[in-house]
Amino acid sequence: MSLDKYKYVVVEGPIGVGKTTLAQKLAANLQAQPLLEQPQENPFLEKFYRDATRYALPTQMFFLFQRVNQLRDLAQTDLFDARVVSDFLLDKDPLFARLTLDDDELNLYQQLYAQLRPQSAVPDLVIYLQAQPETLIERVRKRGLSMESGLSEVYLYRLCESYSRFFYHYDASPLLIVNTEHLNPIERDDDFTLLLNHIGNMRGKREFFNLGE
Ligand SMILES: Nc1ncnc2c1ncn2[C@@H]1O[C@H](COP(=O)(O)OP(=O)(O)OP(=O)(O)O)[C@@H](O)[C@H]1O
Repeated sequence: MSLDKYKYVVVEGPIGVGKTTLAQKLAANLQAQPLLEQPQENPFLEKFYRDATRYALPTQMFFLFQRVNQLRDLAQTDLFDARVVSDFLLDKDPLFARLTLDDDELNLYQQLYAQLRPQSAVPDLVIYLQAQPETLIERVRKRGLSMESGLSEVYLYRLCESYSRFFYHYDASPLLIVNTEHLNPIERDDDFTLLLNHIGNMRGKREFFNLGE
């Protein structure tokens, strides 16, 4: 089993599913450079969770500029020499915009997105983490960030649905869909090893990894 061919790996999934913590652990294990979202730098996010209608547009704009800049940095990285593990795909940006913006705002956003979207590397592997909305709510509470205290359950439900739809059609990269309900690769090393083994043995373009109860 060799993970050498995976130079650019992305971990994706809805809010709180465990992207960042898994991306950090994978990066450490693969001696890769982590490329992580910086939601704490978005000054509109906390306000958005309290008043979505008013703050959706600046929240989306900030994230779009931030992610585009991060991917420009990635474009400078020589993936022959370095490896990168990231916790976002740029495609997630319009996925959120469609959920949070009204029609006129979305139109404006889409024009900007089309202009700004960089030509960036295609991941060698995308790991899509799934969990029930109830589980996400629990994990977000466990993380206990005060800025997320206004995050609504309805929003998390809608987000999970959007992610499922998005990845149902996704075929740009090999995709590993991981059910994290009973898998905790962060706290359980055996689970992490099972996940690494599965990645190393992947042959198809779309595979599922699911641990029973
Ligand atoms: N498989 C798991 N089982 C149980 N708890 C988990 C699992 N994965 C992550 N957690 C815990 O859930 C919380 C959220 O994880 P994390 O911050 O990595 O989520 P995230 O997907 O990056 O969220 P965001 O989209 O907001 O950045 C953390 O407290 C983390 O330790």
